[in-house]
Amino acid sequence: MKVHRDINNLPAFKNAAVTIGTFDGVHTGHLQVIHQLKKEAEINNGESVIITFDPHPRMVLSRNQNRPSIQLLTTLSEKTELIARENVDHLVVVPFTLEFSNQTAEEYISDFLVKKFNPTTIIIGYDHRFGNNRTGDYRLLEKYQKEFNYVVKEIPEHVLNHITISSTKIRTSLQKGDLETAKECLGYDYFFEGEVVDGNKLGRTIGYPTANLEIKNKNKLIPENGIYAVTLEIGGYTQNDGSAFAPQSSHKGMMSIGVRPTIEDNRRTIEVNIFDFSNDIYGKIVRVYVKYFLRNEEKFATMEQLKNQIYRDEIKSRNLLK
Ligand SMILES: Cc1cc2nc3c(=O)[nH]c(=O)nc-3n(C[C@H](O)[C@H](O)[C@H](O)COP(=O)(O)O)c2cc1C
Ligand SMILES: Nc1ncnc2c1ncn2[C@@H]1O[C@H](COP(=O)(O)OP(=O)(O)O)[C@@H](O)[C@H]1O
Repeated sequence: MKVHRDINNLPAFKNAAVTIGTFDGVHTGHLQVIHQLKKEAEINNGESVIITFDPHPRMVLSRNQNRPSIQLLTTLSEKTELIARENVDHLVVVPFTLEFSNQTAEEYISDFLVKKFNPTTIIIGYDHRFGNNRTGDYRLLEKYQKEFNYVVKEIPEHVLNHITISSTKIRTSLQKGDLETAKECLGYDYFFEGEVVDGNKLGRTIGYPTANLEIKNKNKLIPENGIYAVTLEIGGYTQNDGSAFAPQSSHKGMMSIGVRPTIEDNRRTIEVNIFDFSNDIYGKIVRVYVKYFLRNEEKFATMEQLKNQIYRDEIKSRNLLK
């Protein structure tokens, strides 16, 4: 898959089948659209093209500055990785700016879609809106089919409902530790990445060193506080803009997300104890696959009691991850 980030420097696409969307999470609902896109491209012996926006349009258009920042299931690089797995030919990442959003719907069709992609087929949700004040829709695209020599195809309501329901379901499931439902909708184990940073150096004193993870992307959704059994990969980014994670080794472990009431730290931390492992990995990137929710975090009277509980967590995790 080729990824394009400069929309003024795009190749000439061949008989392109094009679809437009945010594809947050690239979940099973999105895969239906991607499969339809690939089928259309095949029929016309052409290339499949996904157009997506970065940052998320809602981050640019949202007027209320006090609104909590949106929680996304995937960062751009994760989304890119997941779409690449589907063997789409091109992913075009359009920098979403106010200027871009202010194009009229007609300009969006003629200057953006037609001029830059020369599409054979455009696949679009029945309720998709574009252009300033959201005046462009499926009907308008239909109106210009002949003039610009493309065919527009609709993603029907039931498919889109499924996509919306899936996204919401995944978010709420992750926010209450229901990983089974999240996985069912996503089609994969939810994952996130963080850099290993310094903690309080207490972990090693109770026999459970924990790599403390700092999440760079503030919009990435982090699951509900609690203790989890996880698998993880240790690695790094191939580019220093935080894109393209490259794993170097895979491991099993357990994770604590929360405020650690026992040590009254109050900051929210994310930390993993890696099984059968003893290397120094400060500064490395860890990708955690969140597998099983074990329990809520608890306040223990002593560190000894906490240690005993973590031992029980380890036994349980090792069993679940077998
Ligand atoms: C599997 C696991 C379970 C944990 N459960 C709790 C808990 O229930 N309550 C709590 O206060 N801290 C819990 N912790 C966090 C520990 O308090 C923390 O790892 C320890 O204080 C070391 O912190 P440090 O890495 O900053 O040195 C847990 C950690 C792990 C790895
Ligand atoms: N099994 C392990 N799991 C997690 N981290 C480990 C492990 N073995 C060694 N380490 C290293 O030890 C560090 C964690 O030790 P810890 O005493 O908890 O210190 P900190 O409070 O800085 O996290 C990790 O960042 C990592 O570099």
